[in-house]
Amino acid sequence: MAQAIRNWEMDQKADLNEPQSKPKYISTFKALSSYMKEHRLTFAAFIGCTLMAITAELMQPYLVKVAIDDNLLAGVNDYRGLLVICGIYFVLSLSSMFFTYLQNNLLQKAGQSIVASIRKRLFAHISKLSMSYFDRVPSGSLITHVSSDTEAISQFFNQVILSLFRDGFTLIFILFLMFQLDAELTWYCLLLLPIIAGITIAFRSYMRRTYQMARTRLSRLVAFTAENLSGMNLIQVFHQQAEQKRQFREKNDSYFRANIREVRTNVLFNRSFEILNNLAIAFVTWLGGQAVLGTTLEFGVLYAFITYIRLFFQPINTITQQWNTLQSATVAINRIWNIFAIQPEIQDSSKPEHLKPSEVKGRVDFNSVTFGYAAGQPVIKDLDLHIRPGEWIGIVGTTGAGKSSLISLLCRFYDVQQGNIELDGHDIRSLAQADLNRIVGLVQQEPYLYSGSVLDNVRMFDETISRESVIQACEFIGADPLIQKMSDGYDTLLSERGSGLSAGERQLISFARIIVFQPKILILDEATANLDSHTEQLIQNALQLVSEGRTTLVIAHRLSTIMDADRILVMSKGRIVEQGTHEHLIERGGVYQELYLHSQGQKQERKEHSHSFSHSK
Ligand SMILES: Nc1ncnc2c1ncn2[C@@H]1O[C@H](COP(=O)(O)OP(=O)(O)OP(=O)(O)O)[C@@H](O)[C@H]1O
Repeated sequence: MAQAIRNWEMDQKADLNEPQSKPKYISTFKALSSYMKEHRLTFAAFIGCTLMAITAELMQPYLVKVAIDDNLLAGVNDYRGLLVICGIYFVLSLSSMFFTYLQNNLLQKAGQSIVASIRKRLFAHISKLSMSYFDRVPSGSLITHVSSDTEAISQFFNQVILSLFRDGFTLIFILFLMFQLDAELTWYCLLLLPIIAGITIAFRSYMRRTYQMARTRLSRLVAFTAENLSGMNLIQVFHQQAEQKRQFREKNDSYFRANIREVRTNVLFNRSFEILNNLAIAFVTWLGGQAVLGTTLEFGVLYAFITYIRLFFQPINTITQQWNTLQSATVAINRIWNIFAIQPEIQDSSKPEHLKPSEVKGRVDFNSVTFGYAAGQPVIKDLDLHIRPGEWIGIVGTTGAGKSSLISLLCRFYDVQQGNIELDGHDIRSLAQADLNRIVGLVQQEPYLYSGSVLDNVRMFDETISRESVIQACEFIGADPLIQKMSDGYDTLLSERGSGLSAGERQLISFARIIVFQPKILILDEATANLDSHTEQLIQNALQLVSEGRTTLVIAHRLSTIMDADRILVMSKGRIVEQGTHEHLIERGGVYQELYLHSQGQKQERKEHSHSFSHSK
């Protein structure tokens, strides 16, 4: 969690410092068009419904014009005709409602399914990327891409596309009807267009700046809050509450001011538009009114004109408001497509070799392997290591010696830069990754448990593995009694990362996974957490059981774990500096003996400490 928050903060800071690149609108539409093609029928139906809804809506003022000019003012006293017009008016408003409903539903359906498939593809693509990508890119920013960036695309459909079609068509229709009614009056009204454009352009850039300022200040406020929450213990220990409160107040006030400015600008823009609208109506009433008095214009036409002028401004206002949404959607799409463009560094060759896990013997050879995370900085240096099938290898060494890097190479999270790694004589780069993953099983220092039941965590959500096999595996390694004690046994739901379980319980569940999946090569990055002696014994027994018949590599932080190993490797600065059995290495009197004596000393100290503690009690 703390890591996630830190990553997220990094992203926020990066966002704040990142220069705002120019959105690429054309490539955005191109990117989406291939998805939109799949839904072309739905989009065609959406456009059809939009046209129907607009026609039904805009015909209403025209009907009133007909009622006024051809009926009320014509002195025909046609009650039946009036009733028919009212009936049609009612049917038109029902149709407008019906087609608007359909139009929204169709667009939502197409838009949401496009967003859902982009999200699905993005998640699948990210999960194929290599570990080096995850080293470079903080997980927080990936979470943002999967959640908020795809949400921005969703808004693109719900708001931008909807407005472009609905409001765009409405404007064209209104203009058409106005020209039909009175071309001269329409030309006079169009004189207002440059003023509308001027106001819109002036406000638009100002509104964008106020919007961005409010967003940036909100990001700062949220990042500051997250940082404080994750480091609350330090703040309290160092009595920094007052200073943090001051900083929070400052950021909060600054966000408040930016928000007020944004709201004010919005209100001012909308009101200016309204004033302009009223001005246009007054203008038309004055011009048209004179024409009506001079009997060159029918009264109904003036009525319809005034109604259309009122309707004319609203779509312009709505379209201009879509600018921000269009910009954020464009930026989001560019970001997502940039991820799609990244190719996994570790990929299967064009003709990968296939190895059946059941036929694997478990021989592993590191041949003159050199590897580094950054160019020119090797962390594994010209390393040779040959492991017999079924051999149990313990790996020890100081922090940063390269132990975890060595096993990351065997799992092919990264590729070696020099030399090669062979499994039963096959270079692991030539093997299908899916096969390698089935052959090499990894139990990490912090076994990762997912939100879900114990059962699903053991079988990794693979429904083809039966409940019975899971129970058998847990019984085999001695985890069954622990699981039975849980509230719902094997169906107990675990929260994210298995919080609520002890480190030992999490280890045992991950051992059960190994039994279920039966990898031929087992790698165990032993947890450093202090376990109580009972759990330690349980884990020790489980380890013995799972390692049986498998080539096993254990990175040990407590030497007691690997004292019985067939061979112990001592690593330092990316090289194996000593190797042999425990007895052999102790006799040799080198680094291992030092580590051993050190660990014995620590044990003794701990014993004495707990002894004196119990006496003092
Ligand atoms: N993902 C990574 N990106 C860059 N450098 C890394 C990465 N992982 C490890 N390193 C560096 O590589 C070196 C070897 O690290 P490694 O984790 O393999 O050591 P280790 O022996 O397993 O250490 P520890 O016992 O502390 O886990 C260290 O200097 C470390 O900082």
